Amino acid sequence: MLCVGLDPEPSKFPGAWQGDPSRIFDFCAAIVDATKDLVCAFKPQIAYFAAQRAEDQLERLMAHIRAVAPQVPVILDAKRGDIGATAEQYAREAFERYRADAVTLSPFMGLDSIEPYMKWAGKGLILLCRTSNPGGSDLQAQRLAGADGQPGSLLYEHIARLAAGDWNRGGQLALVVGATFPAEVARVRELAPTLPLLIPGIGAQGGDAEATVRAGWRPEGPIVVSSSRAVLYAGTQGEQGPARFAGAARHAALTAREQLQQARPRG
Ligand SMILES: O=C(O)c1cc(=O)[nH]c(=O)n1[C@@H]1O[C@H](COP(=O)(O)O)[C@@H](O)[C@H]1O
Repeated sequence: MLCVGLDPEPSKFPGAWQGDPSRIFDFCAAIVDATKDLVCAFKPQIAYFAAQRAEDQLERLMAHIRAVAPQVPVILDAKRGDIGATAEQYAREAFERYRADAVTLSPFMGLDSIEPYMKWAGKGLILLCRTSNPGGSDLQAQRLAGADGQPGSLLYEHIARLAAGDWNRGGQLALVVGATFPAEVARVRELAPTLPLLIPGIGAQGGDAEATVRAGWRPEGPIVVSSSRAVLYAGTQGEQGPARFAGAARHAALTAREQLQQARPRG
């Protein structure tokens, strides 16, 4: 169930690598090598690479993951959302340039903004539904108008229904739901019993891993619980020496993985 998010911040790199954007690949590759047998996915966040003019290092990293962990799918976290013609280009970026297995998308612009990605058979499209940040409630928790003046669904519930129903033509859709909102994870699971859920927000954002698993995991409904900073920087500060950051990341990933596994209902 554990996904390690790759959000490289050079200012947090260990030892001599600190502040050096040319070490983004080296840092992320070391994390991948140290955790690849513990994870069900890796999730590089594109902004951390683009902001440092390090897209070439992201390409190398994607190739590295395919080489050393071909069984581990890679989710490109890009949260794209645009008109169809532009979405075609974003889809090429994700699936042709970076060869990602899945990409995160904002559903805010509607079905035609998602359709260009659906042409890429076998790729996963993960729609933001109930995001982990406090401001996610500003729009996602708004109630829509129902039929005959009755109150309708909350916006995130509507997104979950669409993704589990009419929109999921090729069976490619999944949903993002934050671990910081376990009750909403449970509600989304109710509305979308079999869709994979990408659940960020454990670790640095304080989400409750156990409550998340209880709310979201079903034998027929997989969850991918993602943690970035709490794993990446477990050993780059404090008493852990710089040379040991990858070992500390492995330890943090192991602990998170065990916590998730123990929370899974048995039988
Ligand atoms: O799509 C995401 O991955 C995402 C959705 C969401 O609702 N909240 C969220 O934090 N994320 C991403 O998940 C990662 C969380 O990082 P940590 O808080 O360090 O584990 C970041 O890369 C965020 O961009």
